Amino acid sequence: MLGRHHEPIVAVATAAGRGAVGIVRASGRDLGVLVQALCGRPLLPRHATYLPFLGADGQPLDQGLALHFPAPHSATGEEVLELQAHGGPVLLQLLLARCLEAGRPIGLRLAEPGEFTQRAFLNDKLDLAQAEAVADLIDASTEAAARSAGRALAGAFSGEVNALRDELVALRLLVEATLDFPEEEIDFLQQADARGRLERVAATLDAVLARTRQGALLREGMQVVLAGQPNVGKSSLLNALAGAELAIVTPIAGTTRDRVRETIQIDGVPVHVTDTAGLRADGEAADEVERIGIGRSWSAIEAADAVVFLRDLARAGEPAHDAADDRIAERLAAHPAAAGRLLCVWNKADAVPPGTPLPPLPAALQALEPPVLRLSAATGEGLEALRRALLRQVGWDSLPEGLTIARSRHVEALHRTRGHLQQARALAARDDAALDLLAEELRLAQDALGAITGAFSADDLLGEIFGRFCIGK
Ligand SMILES: Nc1nc2c(c(=O)[nH]1)N(C=O)[C@@H](CNc1ccc(C(=O)N[C@@H](CCC(=O)O)C(=O)O)cc1)CN2
Ligand SMILES: Nc1nc2c(ncn2[C@@H]2O[C@H](COP(=O)(O)OP(=O)(O)OP(=O)(O)O)[C@@H](O)[C@H]2O)c(=O)[nH]1
Ligand SMILES: [Mg+2]
Repeated sequence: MLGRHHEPIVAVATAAGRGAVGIVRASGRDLGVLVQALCGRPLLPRHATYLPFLGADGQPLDQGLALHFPAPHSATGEEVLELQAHGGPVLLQLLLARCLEAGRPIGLRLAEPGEFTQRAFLNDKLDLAQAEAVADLIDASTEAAARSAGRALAGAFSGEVNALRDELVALRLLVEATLDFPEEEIDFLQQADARGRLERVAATLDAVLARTRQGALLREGMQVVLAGQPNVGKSSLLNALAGAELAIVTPIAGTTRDRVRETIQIDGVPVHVTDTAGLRADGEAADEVERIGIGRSWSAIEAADAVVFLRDLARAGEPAHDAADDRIAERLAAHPAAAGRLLCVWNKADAVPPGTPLPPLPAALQALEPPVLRLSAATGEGLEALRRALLRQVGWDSLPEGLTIARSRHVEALHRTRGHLQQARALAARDDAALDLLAEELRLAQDALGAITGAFSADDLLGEIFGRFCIGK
């Protein structure tokens, strides 16, 4: 495995298909044979040279720009050769094949997905969070995501993590030094304001954690489930939000049998909306298919970040209909995170006279004080307010400035760090503080943070991260 990281690699770096310019890029060592074979002469380091790229027969395959980066001053930290050719897919494959052939003496092989970026990481050109930002930048599907990944690539997120880590290291060294002089223990820690520093680093960590959660949301999106009894207009609402006829809508209760998912964007945030089969009590389902569909509705509801509890304003006041809503409300209210994620939405506002007051919340929901909205999936009235309310539900009134993209992996690592810091604070608060335990918690906190930037990272994590890149990146 280690050896593979030293083999020279080559790949087409540009996207598949036709383009104005296409790049073949090689990284490794002893690339002089390649330079000689393809360019016919040595190249001035880090200068763009316009010349013919030569085939095996010495005939030009293309006229392009060649760039030679001697190690370690390159994107990968290794020696790099770039052939910037015209962007024809067949031409690029010819150049690639010619490179592989000419590079046989040095063991040149085709790069695996993400291998160039992995080498940049292994050679300290990027840390792990920055390498992830490269992938996120390439995959960004909204402007907000692209800007935020650009900031993370420039090191904004890594800088925050490293600053926290430096402070943890300083504190740990202080505690460890104190351990060596037990008679001066208390004094030493007090003089250095160890407790105050611990509190401050914990507060900073909380702030970074909150922003990182938002950054992960920006990348991964929020899960919104549309739930309610049959025929209230869930599928109509999905279609209205998506601006497309995705789910079947009919006046027949029980139309939707299975989950239908669509991803929409609200202010650049991906929102994964799931339409579900209308909820009824087990005995009331028309058949086995509907019963299974309803089971799936409840699983989707369990896992959601936000649940839109949709109700039919035109039928409010019908005793059987209200009773069914009350039963659903009770079950929704029983979810441990119910308070933060429920939205009560009255649909079919167009079907009642304007100004009709909204009926009261079901008893089970009153204490939770969920936002209550009125809309019409048919006319689009109130849809914009629902979009705003969904963002507010996850803490966003509008997209925060200066956010850096993050992954749930980062959120989890910060969470682990927070756990160790809390242990450390509890230990430090006691007069008989067990300093060896305190030092150990600080070390664990430091390691958990290190996982973000890759200071501590297992091989399988690296494989997982880089394996998702495209070839040539
Ligand atoms: N043509 C081309 N464009 C590209 C890339 C590439 O590999 N080729 N990149 C591929 O990802 C990105 C740029 N990444 C790069 C990162 C470092 C260096 C580099 O030469 N680093 C040296 C010198 C730094 C300096 O002069 O300040 C170094 O780190 O020592 C070059 C490209 C995006 N654009
Ligand atoms: N007037 C009016 N009718 C609506 C509105 N939204 C939906 N409907 C109608 O209500 C009926 C049911 O709509 P659907 O979207 O299929 O309802 P659903 O909640 O998905 O129903 P199931 O899939 O059976 O659970 C259809 O006839 C829709 O045209 C609305 O805002 N106003
Ligand atoms: Mg439906």
